[in-house]
Order: sequence, then structure tokens, then C-alpha cells
Amino acid sequence: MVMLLTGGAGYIGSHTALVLLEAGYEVVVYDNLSNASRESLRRVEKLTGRSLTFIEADIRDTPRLQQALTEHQVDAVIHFAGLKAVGESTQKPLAYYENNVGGTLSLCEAMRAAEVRTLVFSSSATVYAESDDMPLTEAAPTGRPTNPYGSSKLMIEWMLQDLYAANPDWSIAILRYFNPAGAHESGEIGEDPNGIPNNLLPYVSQVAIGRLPQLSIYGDDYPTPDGTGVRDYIHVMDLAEGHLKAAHAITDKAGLHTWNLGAGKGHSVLEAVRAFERVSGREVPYQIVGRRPGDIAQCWANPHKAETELDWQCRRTIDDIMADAWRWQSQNPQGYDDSPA
Ligand SMILES: NC(=O)c1ccc[n+]([C@@H]2O[C@H](COP(=O)([O-])OP(=O)(O)OC[C@H]3O[C@@H](n4cnc5c(N)ncnc54)[C@H](O)[C@@H]3O)[C@@H](O)[C@H]2O)c1
Ligand SMILES: O=c1ccn([C@@H]2O[C@H](COP(=O)(O)OP(=O)(O)O[C@H]3O[C@H](CO)[C@H](O)[C@H](O)[C@H]3O)[C@@H](O)[C@H]2O)c(=O)[nH]1
Repeated sequence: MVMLLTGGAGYIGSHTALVLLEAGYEVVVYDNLSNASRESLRRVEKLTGRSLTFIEADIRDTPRLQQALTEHQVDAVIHFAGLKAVGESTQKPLAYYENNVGGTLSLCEAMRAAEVRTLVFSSSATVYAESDDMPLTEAAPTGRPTNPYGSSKLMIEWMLQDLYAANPDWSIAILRYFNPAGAHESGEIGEDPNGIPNNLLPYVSQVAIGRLPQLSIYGDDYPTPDGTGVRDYIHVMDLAEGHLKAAHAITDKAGLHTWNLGAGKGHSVLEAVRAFERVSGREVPYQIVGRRPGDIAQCWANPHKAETELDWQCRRTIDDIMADAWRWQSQNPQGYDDSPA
């Protein structure tokens, strides 16, 4: 089986490439390297002892994508490529619609032309409407996202639903990720954000290593047990294994499925910081500041549907997430920039 991973050089894509190679799949990574380094894939090859095909190109280049699908006799696509910075999306909404929605449209056109009809898509829990009713099942209502990034994910979900309604011979999995975090247990691959991180875990890790002076905790007056925001942190390797299971489940079986990929447990920002301090032995200085616009109080998954339908389970704990995030950060203080060119 040949899998093409758009955005496969990025954070979640590189971990998924590793899991697929270990499971015996052939992997083609198609990435424009706008937010990734070629080094991540070199390390995936080193860790697995297997080689993959890398194509440096843009998903908006439909003919190039169609050629890649045909030339490599691709069986299925896992579609990670896209822009993902929530704050930036409010400044550059058109770039987000162009890359994410336009890029997915281009991908679907290339797949149709190349007669590849099996697609796994990276969606997000951000599509759910804000709710006091936790955990969220896939049947929970979707909302009006508070930023263009979230809107782009919901628009893509609608596009895929319409595509499937018109072409019921397609096999589509929409995976709604909760909060991916951590790194491969070797510490060789991990999350390497450009500039100042937006997300909690990379920020905490960079404070612990001394690249940033202190963490700002966005609000301690939410209606949660300690007042800080509660999220469902899922280990990136559990998430990667979820893609393997989803791709396997939909291959040769037409249908459209939506699955939550989360651990099914909420942790507050303060709990996450304490867990990180405990496993790393490093102090993480922080200050409480005002709420971040667009943030919600709490969000965690009911992962039962994925567990039963995919025979998948999160095996790693919050302490594993923190230990692996710290191993990656401490072994690679500047991320992939530490590597020789
Ligand atoms: N990390 C999270 O918290 C999170 C949560 C929910 C959903 N997601 C989604 O999962 C997917 C992967 O996220 P990630 O954290 O690995 O992000 P990432 O930025 O590390 O990976 C995305 C990859 O896509 C590539 N890319 C971007 N635009 C492209 C284009 N036009 N053509 C070709 N390649 C392009 C980038 O170079 C990068 O390698 C994204 O779609 C993201 O929106 C991420
Ligand atoms: O420097 C920081 C960064 C984050 N937080 C807090 O930590 C929690 C997690 O924040 P993240 O930015 O790591 O994650 P979000 O839950 O805001 O968003 C993430 O998960 C969403 C789905 O739930 C979307 O997919 C989105 O793209 C992805 O970034 C929130 O309570 C946030 O307020 C801080 O206190 N300080």
C-alpha cells in the first residue's frame, strides 16, 4: 500500500510517516516546507531504517499533485497540509482560505483525476460549538468558529461531505484532533514551531530550556476547578497510530466517517505545567495574565467511537507527553536548526 501524506514533513505528519513505515506501508511525502524542515524526514528514515519518497511541492499545484498520485501509484492520501496559526489567521484570512480550503479543493480535484478516492483529513475540535456539556461526541453541534483557521476546517468538512454525497464511492475519514502534544519517545523528532510558539506545550518547553523567560497563563478566572483552561492533550504518537487505524478502516470500504481523536481527559493549564515540572525536574516560571481572545474554558473528547470502530486507544499518559516533549526539547534546544545542513 502506498500512502501520500500532504504536509508529511510537519509535526503530526512526520510522526505518522514513522508509524506507517513501521507498519510496512510505502510513504510519499508531499510538502512545500513552508512550516517544516527536510531534517524531520531524514530522522524518520534513520529511526525506521526505511526510506520514503519526498516531493517538495505545493498542494495548490493540481497538475503536480495529480502527477505524484499517478506516478507513485498512490492508494490513499492523508491530508495534513495547511496553515494552523489561529492568531495569524485573523490577520491573514485569505491566506488561510486559499491554503486550507483552496488547497483541499485542489487535492480533491487531483485525486479525482488520478482515481484515488481514499482520503483521511486532519480536522480539529475547534469545529465544535462552545459548550458546557463535556465530553464532546462527534454528534455535538458544530459552531461558528471564532477565527478563520477554524472556519477553514469546518468549510473543508462541508466540502468533503458534499463530495461524498455526490460520489458515494469515495472513502473519507474526518479526524477531529483535540490537543496534540509530546514527541516520539526517542526525542529525535518533535514539534519545531517557527518563532514564538502559540501552543502551550512548545511554549512551556522553551521556557524550561531557557529560550523564553516565562510562561503567560491566559486567565485563571474560567469556570474550571483551578480557573485555568482545560484541554484534552493527546500524545502525538497515539494520534499517529489513530491515522494508521483510520486509513486501514476505510481502505476498500466506501463511506464517510468522523472520528474524535482525543485522550478523553481534561487537564488544566496549571496541571499541565506541574506535570511538566515533575517529569523534567525543571521549574517553569509563569505569570497569570488576561484571557486570550477566542479561547474557551474547557474542551475534551469522548473518544468512544474511534475506540470501538477503529480498535484504537490512547496508550500514553499526560506524564508521557511531558517526558517526551522534554526529551525532544532538551536534545534539540533549537529544534531541527541544531542539525548540520
Ligand atoms: N497541531 C495541532 O494542534 C492541530 C490540531 C488540530 C488540527 N491540526 C491540523 O493537523 C494538520 C497538521 O498539523 P501540524 O501540527 O503537523 O502542522 P505543521 O505546520 O507542522 O504541518 C503542516 C505541514 O503542511 C505543510 N504545508 C502547508 N501548506 C502547504 C501547501 N500549500 N502545500 C504543501 N504543503 C504545505 C507545511 O510545510 C507543514 O509541513 C494541519 O492541517 C492542522 O491544521 C493540528
Ligand atoms: O502561552 C500559552 C499558550 C496556551 N495557554 C493556554 O493553554 C491551553 C491550550 O492552548 P493551546 O494554544 O495549546 O491550544 P488551543 O486549545 O487553544 O488550540 C489547539 O487546539 C484546538 C482544538 O481544540 C485547535 O485545533 C487549535 O488549532 C490548536 O492550536 C489554553 O487554555 C490556553 O489559554 C496559555 O495559558 N499560555
